[in-house]
Amino acid sequence: MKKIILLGYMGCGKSTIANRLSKITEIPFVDLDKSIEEKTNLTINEIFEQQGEIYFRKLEREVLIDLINASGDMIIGLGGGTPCYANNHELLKGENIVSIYLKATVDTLFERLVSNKSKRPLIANKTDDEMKEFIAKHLFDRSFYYNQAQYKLAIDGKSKDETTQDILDILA
Ligand SMILES: Nc1ncnc2c1ncn2[C@@H]1O[C@H](COP(=O)(O)OP(=O)(O)O)[C@@H](O)[C@H]1O
Ligand SMILES: O=C(O)C1=C[C@@H](OP(=O)(O)O)[C@@H](O)[C@H](O)C1
Ligand SMILES: [Mg+2]
Repeated sequence: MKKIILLGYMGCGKSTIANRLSKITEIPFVDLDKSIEEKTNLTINEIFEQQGEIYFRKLEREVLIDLINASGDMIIGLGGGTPCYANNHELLKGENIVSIYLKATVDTLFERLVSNKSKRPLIANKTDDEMKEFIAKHLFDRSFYYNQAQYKLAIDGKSKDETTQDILDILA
């Protein structure tokens, strides 16, 4: 029951790459945010708006634990904040877990997020300038947790196919 876990900042490609990886390996993919949405019947935006971030972080940990303990192999795409709260990073050090940090620079993340922020409540209402500064500070704060991953993969300038292949090489 191997769990392949992708982590990293919003926009680094966890959901996109995990999905591709799943198609190639035929290992089922579960996106943590999607599981939370299904469990609550609310979107991530609605959870943040109606219940607040602390409630979201509680749910996020519960669902993460359920997925890690589920039977069978699985590729799990975390949310950007998942390893950074409630000691969740310790859960990623389990025996049957391969954790991979998709590491990107602020410029790459900004480029991807600038046109893709509406479903991400932490940045949805920021101007472009505010967002760049926010990403820089936030990424710095979170890097401690991201860097505890078993593997760190630099993804700047890589296509989706290249990043997917790099992960297949790690898993080989
Ligand atoms: N080379 C690339 N690798 C991964 N995603 C890319 C790449 N180029 C553009 N993108 C886009 O960046 C966005 C990444 O978003 P997503 O997969 O939701 O990231 P995350 O789940 O880490 O927040 C997607 O819209 C994806 O199509
Ligand atoms: O970085 C974060 O704290 C968050 C990242 C999001 O996931 P993605 O990284 O898939 O966008 C989602 O879990 C929520 O909006 C909070
Ligand atoms: Mg995602």
